[in-house]
Amino acid sequence: MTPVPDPTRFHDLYAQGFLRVAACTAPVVLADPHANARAVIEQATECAADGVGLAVFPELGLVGYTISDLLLQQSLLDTTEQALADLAAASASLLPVLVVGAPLRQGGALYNCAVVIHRGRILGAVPKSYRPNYREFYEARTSASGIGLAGQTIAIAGDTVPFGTDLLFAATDLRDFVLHVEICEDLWVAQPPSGAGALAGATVLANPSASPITIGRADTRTLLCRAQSSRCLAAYVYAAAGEGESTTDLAWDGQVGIYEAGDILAESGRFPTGPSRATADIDLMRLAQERLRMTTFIENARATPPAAPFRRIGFTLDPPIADLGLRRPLERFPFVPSDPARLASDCYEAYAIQVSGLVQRLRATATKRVVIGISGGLDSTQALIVAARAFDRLGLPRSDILAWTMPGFATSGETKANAWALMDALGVRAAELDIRPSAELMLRMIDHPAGSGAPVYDTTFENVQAGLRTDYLFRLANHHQALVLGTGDLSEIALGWSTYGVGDHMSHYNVNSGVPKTLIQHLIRWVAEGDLYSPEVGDILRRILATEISPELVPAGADGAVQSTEAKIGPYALQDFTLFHVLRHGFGPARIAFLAEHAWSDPAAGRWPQGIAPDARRGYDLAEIRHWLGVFVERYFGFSQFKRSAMPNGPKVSHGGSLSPRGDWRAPSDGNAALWRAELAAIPES
Ligand SMILES: Nc1ncnc2c1ncn2[C@@H]1O[C@H](COP(=O)(O)OP(=O)(O)OC[C@H]2O[C@@H]([n+]3cccc(C(=O)O)c3)[C@H](O)[C@@H]2O)[C@@H](O)[C@H]1O
Ligand SMILES: Nc1ncnc2c1ncn2[C@@H]1O[C@H](COP(=O)(O)OP(=O)(O)OP(=O)(O)O)[C@@H](O)[C@H]1O
Ligand SMILES: NC(=O)CC[C@H](N)C(=O)O
Repeated sequence: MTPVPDPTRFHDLYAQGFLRVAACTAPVVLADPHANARAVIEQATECAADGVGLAVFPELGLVGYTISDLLLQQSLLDTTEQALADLAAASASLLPVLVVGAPLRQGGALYNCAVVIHRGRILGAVPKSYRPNYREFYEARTSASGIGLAGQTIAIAGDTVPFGTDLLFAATDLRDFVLHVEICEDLWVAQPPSGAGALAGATVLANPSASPITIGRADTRTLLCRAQSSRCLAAYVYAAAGEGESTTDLAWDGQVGIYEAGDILAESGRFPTGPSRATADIDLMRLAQERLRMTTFIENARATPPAAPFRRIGFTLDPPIADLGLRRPLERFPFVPSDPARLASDCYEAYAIQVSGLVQRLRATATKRVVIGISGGLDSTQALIVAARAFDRLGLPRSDILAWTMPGFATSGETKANAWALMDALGVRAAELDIRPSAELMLRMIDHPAGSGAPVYDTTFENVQAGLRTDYLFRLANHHQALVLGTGDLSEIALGWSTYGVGDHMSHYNVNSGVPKTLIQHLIRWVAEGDLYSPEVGDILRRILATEISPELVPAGADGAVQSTEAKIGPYALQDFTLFHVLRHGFGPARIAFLAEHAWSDPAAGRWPQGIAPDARRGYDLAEIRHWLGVFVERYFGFSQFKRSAMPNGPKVSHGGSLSPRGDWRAPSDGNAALWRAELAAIPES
């Protein structure tokens, strides 16, 4: 099944390129394969009802990891095979691919294996490569290593199935679901077998484990799973043994977890009583996209060919066609973490990146002054507090930050007062330059009706003001040997919401170009709350945060309503959501609408970032999401690239990406939006 924007399957996570997986653990009955197989069937049945496509169980889970020499008992080994046959038969009507641990004989040796079973078939058995035989472990006494075993088969209860460390299990009907299996210690070595599996195309790495618990070991496991999923650009599904394992000398905590490209998707509670599992939806499309982008992944695959080519075992998953929801962490604001500690750390880094970008440019050019237009809005405020810190760091007086507030036809008393208060409180050199006379002259000279007082407030009327401000700033920069500091943020650059060339699009250096609008308010709040300047500056910053975002280019209407940016180009909350997923993941409109609906439709669900007032916590339904996605598609793909192709320098800030044509995003200035428009049209209304 290829994720396509099929309107009838829009709400179906499998059609959208996700795979629901479960990492399971259950009390084991030592040396009783039938009892343990029954416990697996019980969980597998629940998993199937939950839409799970892959369920991973612990190492040697059919017999218990801690049975030591009992592993070599003939009765145990024969019964294990029967239990596997029973398990395979019981799986016939179940959705998930099952990965279970069992000891198996082949070619005169015993192997600690992961057996992969699906819909009545044993698809294959993978032996453990690295058997720990140090400290508390004695595996070499009972089992042989699977290292180098390739191209072989194994007999299980009369059935002959592929056997070796050269196996990948690939769904024929779910794009990019390719499974590799390794066993516990295999993850602890410098080059885990799953590395080769991933380079050969596996996107999902399973690890049935039996890892005795000692203080701190759980953290090590999480570290290893996250790191392996990160360097393999894969999902890692880890399930450790728990209750029932022998406590003769050790204890067991049943840790299970699901990781994806370094992220923790789900972890269950440790030391559970009874069966327990973690379930999460793996984003196969994201993993495939990450690999496409990170071209060193495939280079690494070529540089390190596997000892033997991997065999691909095909199977048909036949996932349900249904709305199963979406079970994975999903930020409403991909640029603004909902975890307060993470947000604080992101703000620290973003601010430090902006400051260091400007410090280097001033140092390299031996420039001792900047000029900047201060509107009292968010962007110029942020640029000014970045400049102030950069000047402090360079030991330059803040009085050499030359700030102008430049009222135009729609400047409100409130924003102008905020602009003045901020400039004064920061101790920069503040001045006012009324652009209206020049603007009136220009409008008259170009025969614009507004030049003779007619209320024609079109784009030209707006751009005359934005253009004149920029013109003044550049000439002031010449006059004072200064740099013009840009203020336009990443979201405006994405949407082309600036006046080209002779306008706020241009500057000598733009400290905000890597910062999305949804993050800027948090950066300003972080500076205010952290008292990075004086309490007075903090109060002014809070006042600025409370003002509606408006370009203030068109006079307020008769009802006093100010020109609202978001009413025109869409809520920045949604546009930044789309921007992140387009830029970082290359997702199309159908995928983004699916994610946005899960992130945004219910304001009561999930966490909000700190600092967003309860009455501002609104939701968006699919129809609204579709509408604003349409605006994004037209402006981003269809219109604004010519502005980005000529944008000034400025530092990349977010891992989401930058839009510099020299940095992160290159695209033709004469492209079109047809492809995305067509996909958008296939998104259902609800
Ligand atoms: N692909 C392409 N290659 C080369 N040139 C291209 C082009 N597509 C259009 N153009 C030309 O570009 C011009 C249109 O671009 P441009 O002059 O920028 O004007 P435009 O993008 O039409 O308008 C600027 C908008 O940004 C808003 N704005 C301005 C300033 C600040 C803020 C803010 O809130 O921060 C918002 C303003 O309210 C206005 O609605 C046209 O003359 C068109 O012919
Ligand atoms: N009244 C003004 N006085 C001085 N500069 C201004 C004024 N209005 C706009 N500017 C300059 O033009 C930039 C773009 O202005 P605009 O208000 O249209 O959009 P913005 O991106 O929302 O910026 P801000 O949040 O700083 O207002 C501002 O950041 C500022 O540098
Ligand atoms: N069963 C195993 O392979 C366990 C080994 C692993 N090093 C651990 O401590 O968890």
